[in-house]
Amino acid sequence: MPIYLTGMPGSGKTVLGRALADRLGRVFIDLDEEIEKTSGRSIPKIFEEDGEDGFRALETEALRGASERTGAVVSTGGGIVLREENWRIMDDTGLVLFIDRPPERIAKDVNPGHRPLLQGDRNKIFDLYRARETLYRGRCHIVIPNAGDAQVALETLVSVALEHPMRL
Ligand SMILES: Nc1ncnc2c1ncn2[C@@H]1O[C@H](COP(=O)(O)OP(=O)(O)OP(=O)(O)O)[C@@H](O)[C@H]1O
Ligand SMILES: O=C(O)C1=C[C@@H](O)[C@@H](O)[C@H](O)C1
Ligand SMILES: [Mg+2]
Repeated sequence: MPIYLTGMPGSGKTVLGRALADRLGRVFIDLDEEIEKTSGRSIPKIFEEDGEDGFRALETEALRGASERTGAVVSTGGGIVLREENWRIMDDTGLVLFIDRPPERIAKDVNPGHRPLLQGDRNKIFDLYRARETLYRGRCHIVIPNAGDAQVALETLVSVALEHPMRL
């Protein structure tokens, strides 16, 4: 069964997801990358041409595809938590882990220019966090703290994953 990593933009989903997949010998899927590959467009371009709703439809389609990849580690986009349908897919098919990195830490590192929802303003991270924290935290299966060393978060992920053996 897939492991889904959820969390804010810049919380470490891709970096940790790739490392977790390596450690477990599983396939790694980054949904944002899948969407860009399949559509042949960058995410900012999709937002520009199809609007956020258009992007969200492609995101659900990519999630559905990833949910069929047994044993994959799937890093989701930061907004996956916005659609009830996405929760249903993740809840029905896998283990949902919330990568919990404090917004203050994210705001320090993030490049707002590459993220349509931040509109060039890194402080929008705090608005997003306020709007989404309850969803991320309340609806995941397990919270993975990522407030300090990323290596520590990775070790937590590995042990949580091993406690929930994935069906092959
Ligand atoms: N605990 C940590 N300490 C220091 N840097 C970290 C930590 N966790 C993540 N990072 C760094 O934060 C940046 C964002 O990480 P990453 O790209 O994995 O986030 P993401 O959740 O995939 O974001 P998005 O998909 O929205 O771009 C990377 O440079 C990563 O190395
Ligand atoms: O937080 C969000 O809503 C987003 C996060 C990114 O991963 C991308 O999926 C896209 O930029 C939207
Ligand atoms: Mg990512």
